[in-house]
Amino acid sequence: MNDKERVAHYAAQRVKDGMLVGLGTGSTANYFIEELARRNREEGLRVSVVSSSVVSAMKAQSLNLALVGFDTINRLDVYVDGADEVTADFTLLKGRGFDLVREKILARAADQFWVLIDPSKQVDRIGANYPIPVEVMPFAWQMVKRSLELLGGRGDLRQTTNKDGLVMTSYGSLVLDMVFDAGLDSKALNDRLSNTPGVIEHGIFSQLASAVLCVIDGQVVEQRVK
Ligand SMILES: O=C(CO)[C@H](O)[C@H](O)COP(=O)(O)O
Repeated sequence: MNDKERVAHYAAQRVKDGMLVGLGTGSTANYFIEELARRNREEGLRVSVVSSSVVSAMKAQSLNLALVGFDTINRLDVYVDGADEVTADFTLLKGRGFDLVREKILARAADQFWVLIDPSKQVDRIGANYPIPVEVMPFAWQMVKRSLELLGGRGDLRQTTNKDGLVMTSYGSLVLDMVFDAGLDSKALNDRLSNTPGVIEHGIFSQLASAVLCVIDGQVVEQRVK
């Protein structure tokens, strides 16, 4: 079992009967969905799930998890997802799967948000390893990009893996991947990105995690945030 699988299984064991569970997106989230589905099937765990992306929704449905519509709920018990970067103050960078707005809505609406990582995700500053994904209204992307350049950012629209098209979120928006100076801290960047008109959402998740679960030397170590 690899580290992602190990931490995902650990998290799935903590889900209780009857919970409404938010499903994240990515390889760690996929392991979690699979183990949750196994418990549902073999242990009669009666959970319902809501998904942060079309791809996770399809996976959940294919595994016979009871999927509820995003627009039919106003809260959930727990949201479980991976992250690309986590700092010592539990600020996260997310969004390689690019459905940022849905991920952040679920993280905020959940009573608890469990973040599943391995040590490679721990960083000194947000943006250390990845650009900041910024979900933008398609008609405004050029003006948003210029606003972000005036903040010191550099970057461009995210392309599909084959570089033959642009990535589009399930909400129909485009994604700018922006690199900012190391001097701009994540709190300042978070505020500035959130205050830029045309930005729908961005990948800095500040003060949203309730627990970070990290595999260290094969053991899951939990850090409770709130
Ligand atoms: O934020 C995300 C998707 O938008 C993912 O949680 C993040 O990219 C981590 O992915 P993985 O579990 O595959 O390492």
